[in-house]
Amino acid sequence: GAEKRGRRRRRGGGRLSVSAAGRRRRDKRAGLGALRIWLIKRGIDGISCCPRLRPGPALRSRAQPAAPSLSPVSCPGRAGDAGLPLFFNGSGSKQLPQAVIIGVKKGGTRALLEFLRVHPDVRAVGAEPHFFDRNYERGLAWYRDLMPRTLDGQITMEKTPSYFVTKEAPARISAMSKGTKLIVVVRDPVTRIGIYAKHLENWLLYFPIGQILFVSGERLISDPAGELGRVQDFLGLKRIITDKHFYFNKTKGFPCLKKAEGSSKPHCLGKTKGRPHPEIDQEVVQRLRDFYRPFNMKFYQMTGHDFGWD
Ligand SMILES: Nc1ncnc2c1ncn2[C@@H]1O[C@H](COP(=O)(O)OS(=O)(=O)O)[C@@H](OP(=O)(O)O)[C@H]1O
Repeated sequence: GAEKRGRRRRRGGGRLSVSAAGRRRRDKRAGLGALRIWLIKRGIDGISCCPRLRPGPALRSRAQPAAPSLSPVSCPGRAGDAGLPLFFNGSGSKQLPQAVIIGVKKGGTRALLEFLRVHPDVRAVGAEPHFFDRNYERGLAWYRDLMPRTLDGQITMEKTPSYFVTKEAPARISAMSKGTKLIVVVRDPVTRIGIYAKHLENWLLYFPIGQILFVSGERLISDPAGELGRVQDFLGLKRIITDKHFYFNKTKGFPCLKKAEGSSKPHCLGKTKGRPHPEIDQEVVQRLRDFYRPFNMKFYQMTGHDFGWD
């Protein structure tokens, strides 16, 4: 590099010759300057109020080392609020989630999120952020920075199924926003083990029951469009995801999407979803049924919904 620079200097007769790339950079700066003058003349200092590249919160490097992201700079409210054209706002801004899939582990949470992402008004993080259980000390700015950009009217979502059994999660989510909508995918506890009523009590200390939607893990497999209809209503979304979006893949043994988000190809969940389950002795299954029955009854009573596990 140093040697090349020296050669360039020599060829330029002592003066630095301007490379094509350098010229392009200079022209771009000049262009931005002209744009700033144009905006200031019109009373809009848009450049100080629109997303731009800058180092994000200190912890970004530990969070998602993958792609560097744009973060909004001192914008009051959302993109578009300042009356700026959308192209100028870098296609929206990052928001804290308004809805979170909080559980349960192995309930079908990935399927639900993948299906919901088909909706044009839903934007979601792919990976599980684990903010309210493992990463809380990193702060809300770190959390928000993980979120995809959204435009007005779009909902930001994430799923981390371990939140449901995390003692601190209800208080923490409520501190972020009391209005956060919560979704729990539940599945026969004989299949995945767990006492839902016990954990739900913690959530009800912070959220009214009407702010929590319980999705049946079994129906999400037998009638995905039906369950997605309930979820869209709960989120206040237009019912866009319907039967037409699904097909039953015989090899996989599960419903799959005819077209995944941002693709025209059919999409089933990966190998870790829908694993073969071992045969369990019928006597053991019966004992598990008997053990869970009273807890299930309590859960049905609390939610006002009979999940038909008995
Ligand atoms: N459409 C579709 N395709 C594949 N799998 C489906 C689907 N719908 C629901 N399921 C069930 O989802 C179970 C995995 O649940 P989660 O995604 O919540 O698991 S995790 O806690 O995030 O690991 C997974 O559990 P296992 O069968 O035990 O693998 C599936 O039964």
